[in-house]
Amino acid sequence: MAKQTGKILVVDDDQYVTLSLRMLLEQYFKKVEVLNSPKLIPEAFAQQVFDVVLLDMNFSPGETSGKAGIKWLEKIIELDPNTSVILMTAYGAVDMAVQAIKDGAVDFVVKPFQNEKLLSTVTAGCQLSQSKKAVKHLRSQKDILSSAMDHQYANMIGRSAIMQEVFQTVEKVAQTDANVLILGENGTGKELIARAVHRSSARAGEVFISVDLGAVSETLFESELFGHKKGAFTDAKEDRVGRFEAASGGTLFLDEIGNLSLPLQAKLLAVLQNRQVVRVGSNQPIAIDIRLVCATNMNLTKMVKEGTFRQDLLYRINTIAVQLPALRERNEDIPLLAEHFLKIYCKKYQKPELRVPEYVVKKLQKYQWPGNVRELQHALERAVILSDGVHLKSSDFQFLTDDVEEERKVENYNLEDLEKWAIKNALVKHKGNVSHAAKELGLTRGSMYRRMEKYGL
Ligand SMILES: Nc1ncnc2c1ncn2[C@@H]1O[C@H](COP(=O)(O)OP(=O)(O)OP(=O)(O)O)[C@@H](O)[C@H]1O
Repeated sequence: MAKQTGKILVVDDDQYVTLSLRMLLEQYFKKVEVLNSPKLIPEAFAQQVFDVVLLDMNFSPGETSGKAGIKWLEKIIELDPNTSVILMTAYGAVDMAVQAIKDGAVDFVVKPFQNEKLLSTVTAGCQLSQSKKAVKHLRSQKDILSSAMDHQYANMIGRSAIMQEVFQTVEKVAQTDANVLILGENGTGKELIARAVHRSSARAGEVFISVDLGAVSETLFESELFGHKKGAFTDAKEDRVGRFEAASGGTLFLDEIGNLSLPLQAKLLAVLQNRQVVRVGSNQPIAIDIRLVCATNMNLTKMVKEGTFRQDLLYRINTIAVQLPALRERNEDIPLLAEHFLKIYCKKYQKPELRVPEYVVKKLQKYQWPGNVRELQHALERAVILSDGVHLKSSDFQFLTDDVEEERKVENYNLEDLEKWAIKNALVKHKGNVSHAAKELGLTRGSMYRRMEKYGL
């Protein structure tokens, strides 16, 4: 018969009992440890996890009250509530054993043991402990997942050659388990690409866990990523699974990796090298099996040269690097993206008839989009909300010049109108920065302000 995976701890001050139980249990279970003093229990739990503890009820010669057993039962439950404690009682002490069950033991066995009964009780205890752990793990995964599901992720749009190349790379790397580093300015779709890698990989049926490292405080980093044990620090009210453990079997997405301080980079590197985490407050390593995808808008190579990012960490995370282009570098995709977002927001705000005229699309294509696709998405949403016609106008987009003004440029040579037009456009170009706009117009800040007041700008 194949041995069961359970880990068993036997605690009895009688060496004859521990020896005979070890010999019996080792035939059926992968790991059996014995202790002849209960005082060693906390130390044993600090080293490893046990599924079952077989605990004697009395530890002093002549003692029969069972008080020591109850005390240690409570201690074990405190150390690990998932462990099944089975008490060993002398014949005739069944009342005491019943009390112990009320206090949290899962069962009891009466000395001298009947091997069959003992083995089936220990097997049931193991199964109970393992299913408790599985439920807990699933619950933590579910909590993390449901917060991640709040976002709706649209399909990726991009007909440009440069995006087609990105999609091809994603398809290729997704088949492997290689670590992927996604580079690109804010809002270029890095998270969307990370999800695409996951969806096209063999891990697609497992979880995708995303962590914004820019939003994780220095103090909570370890607990958030590696988990903690109850009582590890003041706010640790119960055991907590970290993101690495929760992502096990699936993909872990670490966004804004360039924001990590050097000490935290060292901690992350150690976990990636050893492929195991240790929860805060524990010293039991837990093996992890994840596909790692990282992203940043920072220039990590430059940071390595400046000494603010570890070279060894960069090597580890960028087996494959995917560079996402800025939206202005692929403005042929803007009409498609604008259509895509228009459809979403027309539906959301119940304005099904809205259209984006060709001339507005052209202007959208000329704009620089410092916030990339996210900025385009927000611009479309705002325009749909503001619009009260059938066609979106340039004026529905705060950053675009009004169409009427554009025509005046060629048809109206009134100097005052031209001046107003120039000032307004310079302000738009410099995103409202008066000093920069004034410099471009060759005006002092004072005369710029006077003119802005004059034209009501
Ligand atoms: N190619 C695309 N097709 C459709 N939507 C896109 C595309 N790229 C980005 N988006 C949308 O733009 C928004 C920003 O994308 P995402 O969050 O993936 O960018 P990011 O690069 O991870 O941003 P940040 O650097 O700020 O974390 C999202 O709402 C996403 O759905």
